[in-house]
Amino acid sequence: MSGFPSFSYRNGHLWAESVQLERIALEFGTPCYAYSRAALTTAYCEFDDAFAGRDHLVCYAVKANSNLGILNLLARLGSGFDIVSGGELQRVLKAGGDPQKIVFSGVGKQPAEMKAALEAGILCFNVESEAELHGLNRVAGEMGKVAPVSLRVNPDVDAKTHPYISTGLKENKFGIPFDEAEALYASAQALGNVRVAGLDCHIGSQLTELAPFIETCKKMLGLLDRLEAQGLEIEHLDLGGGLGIRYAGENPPSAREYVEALRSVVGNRRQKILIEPGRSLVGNAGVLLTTVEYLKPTPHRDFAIVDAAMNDLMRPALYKAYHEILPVVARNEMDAKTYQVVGPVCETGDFLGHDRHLALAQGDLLAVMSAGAYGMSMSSNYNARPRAAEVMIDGDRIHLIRERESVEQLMAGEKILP
Ligand SMILES: Cc1ncc(COP(=O)(O)O)c(C=O)c1O
Ligand SMILES: N[C@@H](CCCC[NH3+])C(=O)O
Repeated sequence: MSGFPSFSYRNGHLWAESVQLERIALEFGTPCYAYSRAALTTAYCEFDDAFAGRDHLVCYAVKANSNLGILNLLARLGSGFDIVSGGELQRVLKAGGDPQKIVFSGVGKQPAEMKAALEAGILCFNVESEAELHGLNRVAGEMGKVAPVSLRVNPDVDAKTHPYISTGLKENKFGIPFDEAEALYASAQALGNVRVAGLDCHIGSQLTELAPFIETCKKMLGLLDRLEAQGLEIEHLDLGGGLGIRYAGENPPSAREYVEALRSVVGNRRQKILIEPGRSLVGNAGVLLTTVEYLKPTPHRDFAIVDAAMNDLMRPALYKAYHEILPVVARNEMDAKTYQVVGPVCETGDFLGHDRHLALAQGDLLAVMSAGAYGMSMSSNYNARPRAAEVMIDGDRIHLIRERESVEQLMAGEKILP
């Protein structure tokens, strides 16, 4: 339990803030994502406070969880946002985010998305290729605007994470090859409708060591020196996101340790520091609540079939990711068995946890832990399953921040041939 300070057992019941989690299931049904407002606030403030006295901006990576309630909460705390699509831009604006605190990353920005971001007046485009730079210059020119840009540079540093979420190796699709960055900055300066504003990188996600961040930061500072020597005015250094969280045995640095390490490498340079944390802000602030539908003993394995599935939380199926699974009301450990916790979807890869030691009965509630990041935001309607509800725990109150989808909503917009 030590990895989930916001969720704890009291008298055998799992609580967050002043809410016993079975109350959520009773009021809103399952599967249901539940987030703790206090946990989110604490996580944001830990990053922000660690930067005290230094010009900085924490840009929450919206992809981790784009619920409007969460975005609004972060906007009210003063957060900026890292977006990767026009859809995320619309969400941030609707949630009351400040356009002047938005950075726009992603390798495939479309002209319409660039246009929307220019209209909104975002802080910076993190440009990932020469072709994109020219496309942005053209779109901005047509609008009579000048687009602020950083080049996202690929520093070729091994983030030592799952290969699917490593982004800073030279073989990855992300960023501009390190050795080409200076030349591209020089050509950016010559374009009429872009303005060089910053320098950007992001090497991957779920990093549990400081070393790759430090190595990257040092490489970026070397590049920054060379760019300044060429006369470029770099206003900010965006060091990306990627700080990992504890799912099971990991022991990642805290937000404070991470920020302090970055601060000490950057020293007293005049540039504003931007970071783009996603998972570390929301991951351990959320759980996925699910009900045991059936227990199915077989001669080989015991299955607990639950009402959440890979469409609700695809991380186990996609990355073989481990999420702790805890009973919402503890039973006698003496009755525990080894279960395969699986969903109703027609795929053998549809599991939430393998070989879990649990004491279970039909109808029991389970909490899939550390599900606040890349849970709901990666969910789908596979098997025509409506998306789960989402609630925000706030002291002793439970706010519904997204209703459970209906099957009618799923079918809206589809047409039968005349
Ligand atoms: C450009 C960019 N910034 C920030 C993030 C956020 O990463 P994390 O959720 O690991 O902090 C990502 C995802 O890896 C990303 O691609
Ligand atoms: N979806 C990944 C993280 C991807 C990070 C985005 N660049 C996960 O669930 O761990």
